[in-house]
Amino acid sequence: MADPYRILLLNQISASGLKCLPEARYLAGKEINEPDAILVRSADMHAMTIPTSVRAVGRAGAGTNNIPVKLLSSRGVPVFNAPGANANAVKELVIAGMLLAARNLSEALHFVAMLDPFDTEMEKKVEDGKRLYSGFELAGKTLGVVGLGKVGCLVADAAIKLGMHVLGFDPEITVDAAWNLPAQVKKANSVSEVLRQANFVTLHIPLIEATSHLINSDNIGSMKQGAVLLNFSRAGIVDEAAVVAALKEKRLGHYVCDFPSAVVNRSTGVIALPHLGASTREAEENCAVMVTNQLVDFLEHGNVINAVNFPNVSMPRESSDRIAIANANVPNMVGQISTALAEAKLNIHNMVNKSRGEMAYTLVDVDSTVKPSVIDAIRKIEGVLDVRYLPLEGMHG
Ligand SMILES: NC(=O)c1ccc[n+]([C@@H]2O[C@H](COP(=O)([O-])OP(=O)(O)OC[C@H]3O[C@@H](n4cnc5c(N)ncnc54)[C@H](O)[C@@H]3O)[C@@H](O)[C@H]2O)c1
Ligand SMILES: O=C(O)[C@H](O)COP(=O)(O)O
Repeated sequence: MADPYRILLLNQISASGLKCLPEARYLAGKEINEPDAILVRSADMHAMTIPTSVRAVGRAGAGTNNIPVKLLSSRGVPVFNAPGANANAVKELVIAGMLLAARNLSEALHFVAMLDPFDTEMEKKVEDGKRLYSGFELAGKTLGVVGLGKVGCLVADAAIKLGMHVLGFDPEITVDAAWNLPAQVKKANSVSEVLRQANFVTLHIPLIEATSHLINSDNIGSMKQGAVLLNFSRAGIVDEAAVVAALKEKRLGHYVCDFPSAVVNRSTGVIALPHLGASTREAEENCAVMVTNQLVDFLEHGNVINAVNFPNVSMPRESSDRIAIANANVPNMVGQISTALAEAKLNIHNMVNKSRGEMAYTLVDVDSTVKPSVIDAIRKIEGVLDVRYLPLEGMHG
């Protein structure tokens, strides 16, 4: 029997996801040497030396800024994530965040926690004190949503149902996302338009070079007086110093975020949660199951679904002998691969090749067993980043 696949776990992964790794074929744990794949949530992989044995990384969540995607791409290693699997959990926390800010709940809870429960005057103090925490309602207010992907669309929809006006900005919105948005969502043409018009602004975009400090001292001043900024995406998307300054000037009413830091903690008006967006039983299970199944399909069959750096490529298994090749997206790769197979007298049964940016990926099913020398010959072709032979046990007649 073949050796089991070795999966290194860098975070606690939901048990439902780990159940998708059949015990007979997989060994998963926190102390795995020479892993074939890594499963991770938010652990920072940038500083770690990733063993060359790693053929895939699975992120049980959405954001992949904790993973050195560029480095892994250069090795022909796909990075899978779980699009949408935790979006509902984030949506619900964003709604909670708007209510925390609008009704001054964080401050009000603090006020109550500070009361002496044995004080005979407590009731009077409550009735006298409550006016300090009087708030406003969400209905009729305008919510600006920056980023209309999996989370942003759900937030926009929920806000409409709460009676809010919604203004959305996403220069690269997908056709599917646009179809899923309620018709009442108005399109904004820039971040500044959203900042100028909204009472609440919520950010649902990845942290990449282009979005780093998207909200900064140059544009935060254009927000409405007393507006609420919500950041459940990543700390680095806002310039935290600019946010704290805007809170001090009362330009911003509240900053609600999922990312405590030395800059924002303890500043008046900051409501910081401990990165809880995806921390529900349902989201943790959804993410782990989705990404683990994708990882298994890749390791065993070479199929790629939901990798952030590879095209989606999957082909039904009709032959027992499959070769999976990750290569640079340059001319004549398929020609050279086909020649190597022809020279080895291997007949191609089925083949698919797709590209995405600088990366291309090829699956080839052949009609007979592939010798290691053929895999070596393909590996030596300039531009080939990784090649794997994936024989299907039990299909050889
Ligand atoms: N707090 C949490 O626990 C938690 C949970 C899930 C996701 N997140 C974060 O939220 C981000 C979004 O998650 P998602 O599942 O909606 O991702 P997604 O990929 O479905 O959506 C992201 C959207 O942002 C858009 N976008 C990119 N740059 C933009 C810009 N400059 N202006 C406007 N739109 C832009 C994209 O076109 C895309 O539609 C993730 O990348 C992650 O960092 C946090
Ligand atoms: O990008 C994500 O999916 C979230 O930030 C969740 O991160 P977590 O899996 O570490 O909770």
